[in-house]
Amino acid sequence: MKGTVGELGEFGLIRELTSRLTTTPNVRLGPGDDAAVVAAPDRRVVATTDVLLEGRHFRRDWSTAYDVGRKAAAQNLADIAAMGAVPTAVLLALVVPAELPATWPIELMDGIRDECQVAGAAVVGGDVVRGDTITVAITALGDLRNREPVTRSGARPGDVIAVTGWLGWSAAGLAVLSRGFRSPRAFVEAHRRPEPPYHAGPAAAELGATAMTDVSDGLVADLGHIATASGVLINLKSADIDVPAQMSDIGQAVGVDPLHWVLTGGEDHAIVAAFPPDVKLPARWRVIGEVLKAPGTPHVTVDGAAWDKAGGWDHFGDTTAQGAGD
Ligand SMILES: Nc1ncnc2c1ncn2[C@@H]1O[C@H](COP(=O)(O)OP(=O)(O)O)[C@@H](O)[C@H]1O
Ligand SMILES: Cc1ncc(C[n+]2csc(CCOP(=O)(O)OP(=O)(O)O)c2C)c(N)n1
Ligand SMILES: [Mg+2]
Ligand SMILES: [Mg+2]
Ligand SMILES: [Mg+2]
Repeated sequence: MKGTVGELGEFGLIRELTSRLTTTPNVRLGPGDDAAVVAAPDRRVVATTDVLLEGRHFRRDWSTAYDVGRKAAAQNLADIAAMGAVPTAVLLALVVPAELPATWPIELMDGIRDECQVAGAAVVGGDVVRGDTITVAITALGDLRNREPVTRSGARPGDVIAVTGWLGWSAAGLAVLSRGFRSPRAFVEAHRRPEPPYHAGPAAAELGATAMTDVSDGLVADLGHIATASGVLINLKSADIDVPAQMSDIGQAVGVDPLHWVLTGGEDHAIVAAFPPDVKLPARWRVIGEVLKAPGTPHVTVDGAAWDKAGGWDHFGDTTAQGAGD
């Protein structure tokens, strides 16, 4: 594909984007009409949206368009999984400058399509608009398959906190990229393309999870939302939280405590949940903490001590204190 988005034109671009899509049996009517029609076997629809902005969520010199597509889809599909639901469909609202090479949104679409396929969903529609800053806004829909949603508010004193997926890998990758390096590749790749454990969301619901979330901002920050919504204290035990040797090495090289990446790094989209104490968890879950009665304000402690630093990413906070870049 040669030329720019402007040369392709609005409907030329839409044709290129939609021609690359795949479908699933849940898609009763895909892109091309005023709206799509998606089956909702459960009769309830789980819905979420997240926006990615160039410069804030991704950089074109750090990530390919395909990577950005994978990540944008993953970020939304992980929210569906974190409710205990199975993703069914996504919609893509895209803002791009006319001067952008047409290959960029086309490869972005390929990435979104492929990540949707990993999670069992399909792209069913979207919008394209000309604008100065590349903006990728995705809406994802999901199906509960007759299970109750696992919210942030159901954690009870006595529950255990368990996690599955990666923690701190994306933050370590971001730290490396921010310093102008391109390796170690494992961390850089984790930053470019998170791998949320989608299947673990519905599986956790089946196992009786009382509260659940994905880790988009940071473990401490996101568990803080569960603590607040549930009115409990959550205590993390650092001895039970694995810091890979490779992460310790890179932490030493760039002067960052790697446990800080694991506790406050976002964008890996691990799934963390509270379970009743007698639960039998499959090996992929690691128990990393406990739910206690909140003595005062509900919050998160690490080894019994209040976490007084930033617990993760906050769009309006001090980004240098958020464990991601530094
Ligand atoms: N602009 C908004 N309008 C309505 N609801 C919002 C808005 N922004 C965030 N929310 C809601 O606030 C909650 C927390 O948002 P967020 O931290 O972005 O969640 P997540 O990290 O799971 O994407 C979500 O339920 C989200 O739908
Ligand atoms: C260029 C660049 N700078 C900084 C970051 C780090 N970063 C940006 S947003 C974010 C948190 C997750 O994104 P958010 O929009 O808060 O998603 P949500 O929590 O709503 O799922 C992080 C760690 C990045 N990915 N890219
Ligand atoms: Mg969000
Ligand atoms: Mg979330
Ligand atoms: Mg966030």
